[in-house]
Order: sequence, then structure tokens, then C-alpha cells
Amino acid sequence: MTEETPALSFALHAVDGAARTGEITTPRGQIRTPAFMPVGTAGTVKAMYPSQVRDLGADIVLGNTYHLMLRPGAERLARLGGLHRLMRWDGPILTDSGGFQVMSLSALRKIDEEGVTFRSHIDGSTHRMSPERSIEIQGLIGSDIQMQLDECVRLPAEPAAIESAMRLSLRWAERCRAAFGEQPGRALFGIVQGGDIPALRVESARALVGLDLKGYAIGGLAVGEPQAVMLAMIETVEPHLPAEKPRYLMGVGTPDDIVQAVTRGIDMFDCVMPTRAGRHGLAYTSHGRVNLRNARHAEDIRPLDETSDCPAARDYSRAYLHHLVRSDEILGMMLLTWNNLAYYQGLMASLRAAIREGRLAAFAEETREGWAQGEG
Ligand SMILES: CNc1nc2cc3c(=O)[nH]c(N)nc3c(CCc3ccccc3)c2[nH]1
Repeated sequence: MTEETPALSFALHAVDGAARTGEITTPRGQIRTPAFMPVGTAGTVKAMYPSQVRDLGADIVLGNTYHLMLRPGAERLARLGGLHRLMRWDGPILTDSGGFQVMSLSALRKIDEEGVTFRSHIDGSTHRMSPERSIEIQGLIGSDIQMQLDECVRLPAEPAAIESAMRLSLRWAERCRAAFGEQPGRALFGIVQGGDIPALRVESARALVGLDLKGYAIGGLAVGEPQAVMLAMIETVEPHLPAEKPRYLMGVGTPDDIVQAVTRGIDMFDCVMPTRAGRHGLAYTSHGRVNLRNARHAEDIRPLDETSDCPAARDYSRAYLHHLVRSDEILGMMLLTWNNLAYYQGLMASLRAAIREGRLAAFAEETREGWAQGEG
């Protein structure tokens, strides 16, 4: 990055209640918000070509520090020119810091003031990840938006555990900011913790805003809590986040979660649901989810959505998709992943338009009625 590299910036274009639509400008391109970011855990959005991901409207994809540091390795990735070049994705990439994945994927892990110690779920080798090392790895990957190392507590949890994890995460945020330094074309985001305890959520948000970071994630959610708790925590935190910086709700979510969270002021989302569900034979449609394994589709010659401009939704019958899923054919996973990501990106585009035109409430209402119809 040379000094004339444009800094990363966020511009709001319109608001509708607490909802916003705008654009994050990065040296690698724009991110239209509200944005859904497909998860590309090990350097690939599973079952998709990068060109397809781009064509269906995704401006940014996610990489996983935990997976990439274990395989192919952070230093090797750098020697190969970084993740963008390796996976042929020239748009922005956001990477998680790895703490969440350590806690959910690796065995024998320990958290202390210094960082996390864990064993690889791949070969059992032992690794240490400090805030400084996480930032170093995200830099070696070439990540455009980097997340602080944090401790995410699954809910329900003891208040004492929620409090200590929130305070540890704040100390780690300061260490990540020091390690990140000044990288004009890149951003470091803080992650608000505090579980389902409003006072701790507010304290975490205010402390992170004091660090003057480029954006703020709301973490510690989509970890098993009811949707009502998730929405209550967004409502608790949102007033304490600066309007002029992006808000990222980590790990969220279903289409309904996303509509509800956009309405409450969230700009960025990630979720494995559309890709993972696609690999398991589930299709997202405007009339809800459709399980293509179900025998009722065996002779249904209708496509998933004849109005879609995505070939996977428009050009293949449910009968064929049912056959592919029942036969465990690779094309079944490819087509349903493609359909699902197209559906999610279409939802985001519709949300952005509804906010621009000041009709988000009406859009949310008619969209939820469509899902309720079922028989997608
Ligand atoms: C599914 N629910 C879910 N809740 C999460 C909470 C946190 C959290 O509190 N802290 C961090 N650091 N990450 C979280 C993630 C992972 C999101 C992700 C996955 C892949 C690539 C990039 C980013 C979460 N995912």
C-alpha cells in the first residue's frame, strides 16, 4: 500500500428509521450496504466459482484466519501472494480473528491473558494465537477488513463469565489496535461483547468507540439465543455506535434475522446458512425454505423461481433438483448453493432499494408474508 492508497471510508446514502444504506469504499472496490458477505472459510466459497459469487452481487467475501493459518499456513499464503491472488478474488476480503473458530472447532484449547492456545482440528498440532499474532496473520492473508481477537461466550452463560470475556476482549482490542498500527487502505473493526447483559453491552460499545476504530461488530450473538434476545441486544448497543461507521452483526443469519437487524441499523452480515443449507438440499425462496429431498418434489417440473435471473433458480426443475439431491450428485450442491446465495443477494439489493425509497417497513411486511406462505 503506497501513501496515495485511498483510505477505507463509509458514506451513508439514505436512512429509513434506524435502517441505513450506503457504501464502504476500499482500495479493492465498493461494498454496498446493507451487505451480505458470503463465507469463504478455507479460501473458497464452497461449490462456487469466484466469478459466480461476483456476478450474483456479492461485493466482499469472508476468509477464516483459524482455517487459513492451519492450512495452507499464513506465511505460505503470503509467499503465494496472499489470499486475493490465490483464490482469484479481486474484491475486498474480511477475515475473522480466529478466536471464535478456536472455541467452536478445536479441541484442548486454553484462554489466558496472553491469548488462546489450541490444537489443530486437522492434525492435532498445538498453536498459540495472541492478539498480535492474529493481526499479523490477517496482514499476511492480505485482509482488507480485519477483526480484533475476542472471546465470544456461548449463551446462556454465567454473568461472571460474560463479564470477564467482555473485559478480556476490550484489553485485546487495545492490543490489536497497537499491532495494527496505521494501514490506510485497510480497516480494523472492534467487536462488542457482553452477552445478554445490557449494562455490559453498553460498557463494551462505549469503550470500543473510544478506540476510534474503522467499524464496529456486534459479536457474541447467533450463538443459540432466541431471536428476541439478539434483537434486544442490537437495540441496546446501536445507540452507542457512531452513525458514520459500519455496523457488522457477526454470524447472522436467516433472511428474517437480516430484515429485522437491518431495520435496527445493522449494515453488514455473514452467515454459513445459505451455502451450508444448499449443500444439504435446502433452497431459500421468496416463499420460504424448500427441502428438495422431500418426495413431493419428485415430479414437480416448476423451477424454484421462474422470475429469478439466476440460472439455478430459473432453468432447472424441482424434480431434477430432487433427483440430484437424492442421488447425492455434486451438481445438486452447486445449483442449490448458487440459488441460495442469489436469493440472499437479491434480498440485500431489495433492502437497499427499500431504504433508499423510504418504504422499508412495507417491504419487510410483504417479504415476511411471502415466507409465511410456505410451499416455497
Ligand atoms: C454463526 N454465529 C456466529 N456468532 C458469532 C460471533 C462471533 C464473535 O463474537 N466474535 C468473532 N470474532 N466471530 C464471531 C462469529 C464468526 C463470524 C465469521 C465467520 C467466518 C468468517 C468471518 C467471520 C460468529 N458466528
